[in-house]
Amino acid sequence: MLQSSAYLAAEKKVAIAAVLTASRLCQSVFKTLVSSETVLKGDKSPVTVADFAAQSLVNRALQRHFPNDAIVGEEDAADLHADPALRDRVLALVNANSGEAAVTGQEMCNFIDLGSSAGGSVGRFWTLDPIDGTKGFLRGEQYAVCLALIVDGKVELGVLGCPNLPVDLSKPDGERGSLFVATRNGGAYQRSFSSEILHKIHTTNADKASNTKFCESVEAGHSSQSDAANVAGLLGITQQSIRMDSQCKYGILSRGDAGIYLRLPVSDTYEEKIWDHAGGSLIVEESGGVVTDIEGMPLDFGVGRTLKNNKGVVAAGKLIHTEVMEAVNYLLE
Ligand SMILES: Nc1ncnc2c1ncn2[C@@H]1O[C@H](COP(=O)(O)O)[C@@H](OP(=O)(O)O)[C@H]1O
Ligand SMILES: [Mg+2]
Ligand SMILES: [Mg+2]
Ligand SMILES: [Mg+2]
Repeated sequence: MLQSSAYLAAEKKVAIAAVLTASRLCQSVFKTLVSSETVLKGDKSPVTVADFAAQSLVNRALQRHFPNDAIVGEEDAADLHADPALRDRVLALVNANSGEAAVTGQEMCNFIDLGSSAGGSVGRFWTLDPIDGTKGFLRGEQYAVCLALIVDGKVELGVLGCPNLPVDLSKPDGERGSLFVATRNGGAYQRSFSSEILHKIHTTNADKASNTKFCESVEAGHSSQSDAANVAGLLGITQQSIRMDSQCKYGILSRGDAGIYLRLPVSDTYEEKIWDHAGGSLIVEESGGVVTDIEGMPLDFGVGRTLKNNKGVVAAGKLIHTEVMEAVNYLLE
């Protein structure tokens, strides 16, 4: 059943505006970013002043418009409390880019820490990745500002802002800045950062995996590139994979630039984070694709901050997902 376009209309409008504001902040920070503005988190992954500032801006908008909604955000303000100079740099960014009344350092940290919800299977919450693909952001490559609304454990709205992603991948020197949006049963759409016109998007209609390309993470530590090469070989895929950071991969799958997204676990213990997959997985489903884990199970967004019931991700056009799963099962059993 197709949803009416009024479904989650207010949420969609606020989410798109917040993602665009945060995306533009990231674009402007990138030009002036210096190495002292990146810190390593406990798990040794990087976080920058832009990640904190973007989370503060988006959470502030969500709290203003939907004060009863919880937020599951990737970042927290602990590193900023420990480093006043870093906090002041983030504060300057927030106040220069919000287009709203200035906040104090404490208020900004409080906005960031609104993201501490535990998630779960009951009620409504947002999940935010202020910069997904921080490593791609630091390399000047792909990254995404990712926001999704989860209701009773199901993703109902997803928005991805992809500041460096060409609007048309076949024109890498053309306009950059792609935004993807979907609501459940409402279809998936793309627009550029510069125009509000939404274009409906579709995953590949190929019925043989060998007629498509697959995409995967740039980071071999996040997804096994050797296993993916073996899966592709078994499927008879000869075209080179597209290695791309962040949920931009879900975006290019949704508009048919790639036919398959493989995220094959490197470790037995890593739990994928809900903010790394919520928006993108809905956008792929609403553009006609199928998203499961490597065992063919749907992603379960109702069990907390991680996808602890799932391992890895296999996403593909509807007509080839089963074929891809057969190869994954055969090779990873
Ligand atoms: N060992 C691991 N396996 C899978 N994903 C991991 C990982 N370590 C970190 N990640 C996640 O991979 C995300 C980037 O996705 P990709 O590899 O597709 O570019 C990171 O998001 P952040 O950049 O928001 O921290 C991080 O959450
Ligand atoms: Mg991170
Ligand atoms: Mg992420
Ligand atoms: Mg992130």
